[in-house]
Amino acid sequence: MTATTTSTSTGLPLATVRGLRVAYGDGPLVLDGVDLDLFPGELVALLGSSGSGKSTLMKSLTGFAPVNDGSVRVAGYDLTNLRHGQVRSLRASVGQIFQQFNLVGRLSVLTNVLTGALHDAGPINLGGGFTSGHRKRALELLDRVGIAHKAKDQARTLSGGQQQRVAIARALMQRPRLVLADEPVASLDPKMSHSVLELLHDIAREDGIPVLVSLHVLPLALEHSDRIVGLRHGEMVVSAPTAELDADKLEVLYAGDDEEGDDDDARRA
Ligand SMILES: Nc1ncnc2c1ncn2[C@@H]1O[C@H](COP(=O)(O)OP(=O)(O)OP(=O)(O)O)[C@@H](O)[C@H]1O
Repeated sequence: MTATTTSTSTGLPLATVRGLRVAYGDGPLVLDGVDLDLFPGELVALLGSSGSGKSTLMKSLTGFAPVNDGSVRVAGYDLTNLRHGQVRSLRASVGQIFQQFNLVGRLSVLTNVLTGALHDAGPINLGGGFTSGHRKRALELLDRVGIAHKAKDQARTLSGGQQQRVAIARALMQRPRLVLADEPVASLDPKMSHSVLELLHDIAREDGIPVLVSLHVLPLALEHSDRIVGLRHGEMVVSAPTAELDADKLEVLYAGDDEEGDDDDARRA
């Protein structure tokens, strides 16, 4: 099944995927002919049941997935034909946010944010080497995500929602041209989930960059995204502006997955 790609955005896409096929080693195809465009300023929710290929699609946008066929272009880079030295530049231009935050817990919040600038800070150690400009920007970003008052605290002392805000500030420190967030709210309570997604949506709009967010909870996707794309067994079977979708129309992504209904309840929560 092929989804029609429509978008609420205008202008050129920052990322373009065409006919992408991915298999790990000798295994089966986990992405089978995927097309995707990501436009500046939009938050796109990526849905699909467990194993449908969401993380693999995210990895393909940073060159971490084994591409069998098709093309992937991100911020002007052709990922199926990267020249020597381009991998580092590409990854520096993509901010990544993860379910488990991936902070260094014993380091301060400020230092964690500063690590986002490592790619342009030259040979340094974490105790020094960052410029006053780096520190000023890191503090501004902590202020933007609402936790400047925690700058000196050890990252591990913060709540989950606060830690995810640190991770977002760290990603912004890279001055990313694209942000990928792989299940960024899966470890957070509903209130925190809404506020983190609101923050990511604001970043997309204010910074004019695409933000791709994989999610498991349909109401969160419907409330916080501009567009929804959905994978089913490695094929993109949904791609439409969020305003044209509802939970029933998204059932095609999950039909027949869970006879017990537990996952179904969680998705609709
Ligand atoms: N490194 C790998 N080596 C082999 N197979 C892999 C690897 N990574 C993922 N897969 C397989 O690829 C398929 C898609 O996995 P992927 O993690 O992309 O799905 P997903 O939609 O992100 O799942 P989830 O929602 O559970 O995180 C699965 O069958 C998985 O087992």
